[in-house]
Parts: sequence; C-alpha cells; structure tokens
Amino acid sequence: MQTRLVVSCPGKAILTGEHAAVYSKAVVAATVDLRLRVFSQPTCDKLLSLNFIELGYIFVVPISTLSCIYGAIESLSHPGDIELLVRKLASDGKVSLPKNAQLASAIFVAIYLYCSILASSACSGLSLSIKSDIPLGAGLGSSAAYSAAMSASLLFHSYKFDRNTPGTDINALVNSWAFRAEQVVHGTPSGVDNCTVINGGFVKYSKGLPIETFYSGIPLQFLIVDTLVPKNTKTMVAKVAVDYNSDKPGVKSAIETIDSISNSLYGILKQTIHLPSSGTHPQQIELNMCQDQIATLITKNQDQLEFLGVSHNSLDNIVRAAGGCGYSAKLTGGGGGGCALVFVPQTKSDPDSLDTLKSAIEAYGYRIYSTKMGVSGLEIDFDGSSWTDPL
Ligand SMILES: Nc1ncnc2c1ncn2[C@@H]1O[C@H](COP(=O)(O)OP(=O)(O)OP(=O)(O)O)[C@@H](O)[C@H]1O
Ligand SMILES: C[C@@](O)(CCO)CC(=O)[O-]
Repeated sequence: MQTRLVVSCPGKAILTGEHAAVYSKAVVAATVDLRLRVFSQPTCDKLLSLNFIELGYIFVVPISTLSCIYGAIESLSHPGDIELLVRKLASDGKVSLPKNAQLASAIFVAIYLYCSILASSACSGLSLSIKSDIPLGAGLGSSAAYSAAMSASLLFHSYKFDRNTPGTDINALVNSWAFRAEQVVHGTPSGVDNCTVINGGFVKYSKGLPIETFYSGIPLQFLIVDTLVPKNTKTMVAKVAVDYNSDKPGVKSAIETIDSISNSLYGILKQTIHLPSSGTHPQQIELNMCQDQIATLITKNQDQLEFLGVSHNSLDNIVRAAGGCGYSAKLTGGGGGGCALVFVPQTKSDPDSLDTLKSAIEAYGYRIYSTKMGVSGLEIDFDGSSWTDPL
C-alpha cells in the first residue's frame, strides 16, 4: 500500500487584471504565504472519505455508489455538470449533501476528480483530509489551492506520477486537472489562479499563452485586508459576462484599459533597481518614480473594477481609508466582498500614516494579513508519514 502523501499549495493575490483575465487579457499575480494542505492515504474500506477540517464536516461515500458517474463523466459537456450527476445521487437517497454551498462545491470537485482520475482503479478506498490557512471565498485563491492540491493527491494515488517524475511534468499534469476542477467551482475561470498557485512566485498570465514567471526587481509590500464579507467569484464573473456579452457601453473598453494596466505593471516590476545603502542616489529617485507609477496603476485598476460593478461598500471603505492616508488600494480576486490590497511603497516618507491606516481598517472590523508574496507553489511531501495527523 502507498504511504501517506501530503500536498500543499499557497493562496494567491491578483495585483492587477482580475476579470479582464477571463477575456484573455494580461493579469499580474503572486502567491501569498498562506497554505492549504491535503493529507491523503489509500484505505481498504472501499470508501471515499473527505474530512474538511476547518469546516467541521466529513463526507463519506462507498466507491461502488460512484460507479454510475464513471461512465457518464466523459460525456459531460462541461466539468461543472458533475453537480447534476451528484445531485441526482442525492435525490435518489444514495448520498447526503450539505446545505452549505461551499462544502457542496468542494464535494463536487472531489467526486469529479476522483471519478475522472481514479475510475480505472476504483475498487480501493481513499481518505483525504483538507486543512487550510487560506480564508475561504475571500479572493485569495482558496479554490485554486484546493483544486490543485486535490488533483495532485488523486494523480499520485492513481500512479500518474511518482517521486522520480520531474517537477515541471508534475506541475503541468496537475495544472491541467486543477483547471478542470476550477471549472467545477467557477464555471468559466481564466486559469490564472490555478497556474499561479502551482507555479509559485510572481507571474504574468494571459489565457492561452504560456505563463511567465518573474522575480520583482522592485521591492513590493502590500497589506492584504479581508473585509470578511462573503463573496462568490462565479457570480461576479457571470455578472461581468452579462454586461460584456450584451455590449454594455464602456465594458469592453474597461477590459482593454485593465489589460494595458497589467502590461505596464509587468514592465515596471521587471526592472531591477539596486539601491545603495544610504543617501539620495539616482537609483533612489528612480525607485520613487516606479513606486509612484505602481500606485497610480493600482488606483486606475480599482476605478475600472468599480465601473464593472465588482467592488463592494466594504472594499470602497478600504480604498477611501487608504487614499486618506496617501496609499493606493484595490480589490483583489473576484470582488463583491473578500479582500483588498493596499500598496505600501518602501520609499513612503511618513511611516506613521501606515499605523493610522491600520487603525482605520481595524475600526471597520476588517482583518489585516501580513504575509509574504511570491512564495513557492505546489509542494509534495512523498514521505507524508512524518506529518502529525491533522485530526
Ligand atoms: N479549506 C477548504 N475546504 C474545502 N473547500 C475549500 C477550502 N478552501 C476552498 N475550498 C473550495 O473553494 C471554493 C471557494 O472558492 P471561491 O472562488 O468562492 O473563493 P476563493 O478561491 O477564495 O476566491 P478567488 O477565486 O476570488 O481567489 C469553496 O466553495 C470550496 O469549493
Ligand atoms: C475574477 C477572476 O479574474 C480572478 C479570480 O481570482 C476570475 C478568473 O480569472 O478566473
């Protein structure tokens, strides 16, 4: 029997370009240092067991019950249609589904991946436990991390790769399944979230083109602020699509403007400015200029997102509070709630203003994350037995 596997994947933050990404426009994103882990182990009980630790929910289904899905899964016109098959099982009394929509969608993803990837060896059992630091449904890529970590776990247990497979091959294989899993959760994702969390670092992405990884030559610091307002990326993407497809005035040009914002940001971040340790040098002036340009791009991007109708009062509060203290801010991810990014230039002359801003944000009851960006992507621990059991 194979040993226990532990797969971990970080969250992500979109610096510029969300929503435009869905229309194949440029998006700049980075991983954030919050991770989701999947602990998995084959079992002999012929059950698929999912233990959602934060959500306090255990879902168990006999593998034989899923047999009617194996045959049907290849003929689905969209991975999201797995929901219809699983709901049919529920209405026939063969499985019981939670009322919580996030849990239900996590179960649809797991069944979709299990039946697609492991169908041929479907007689064995598998137990998976999911534990995460990434706030769920907050714009920080929890669904991409879940989709990627679940895909990697199931691919490993179906012998599609092992510890000798080159990492780039593993990432490409996992990414292709994580994208399908994201389609189950989001309907029409661009693919930026799964690519970013698997690849790691800073990335520029345009749907259909190879992802570009880069290390920012400009020191970048952001405050990540979670409004704690629940949001749903699928709904927000669908809302923009209605306006886009009906040619609502200004929508297509807003998407084009966001594309050019991301291209400009990428151009700035790719520069390398080596700062001497002290004094005012031409490099310092150049860095100040770059940081001013970044701040302007962040504000412009937020203006376009507000125009597209994907901001929220809580996000607007952060943008206003940041502006009042001399900082620029924007929503990140799907919008409609969830998180905002506040850009904190390294060269900002008045450090007290950051404390004032943090107090203003906390007074709203929002949560501030101080986390690193650009951390490593998908990680697989093939000797997972060294981990303490998360249960
Ligand atoms: N810890 C977890 N346990 C179970 N399911 C999870 C977990 N984290 C994420 N998910 C899955 O991800 C979905 C959340 O996706 P959603 O797109 O709404 O938020 P997000 O990925 O955090 O935000 P964004 O897509 O804007 O970055 C949940 O509905 C669930 O299917
Ligand atoms: C809103 C969106 O652009 C980013 C969500 O993190 C959707 C996507 O690109 O799939």
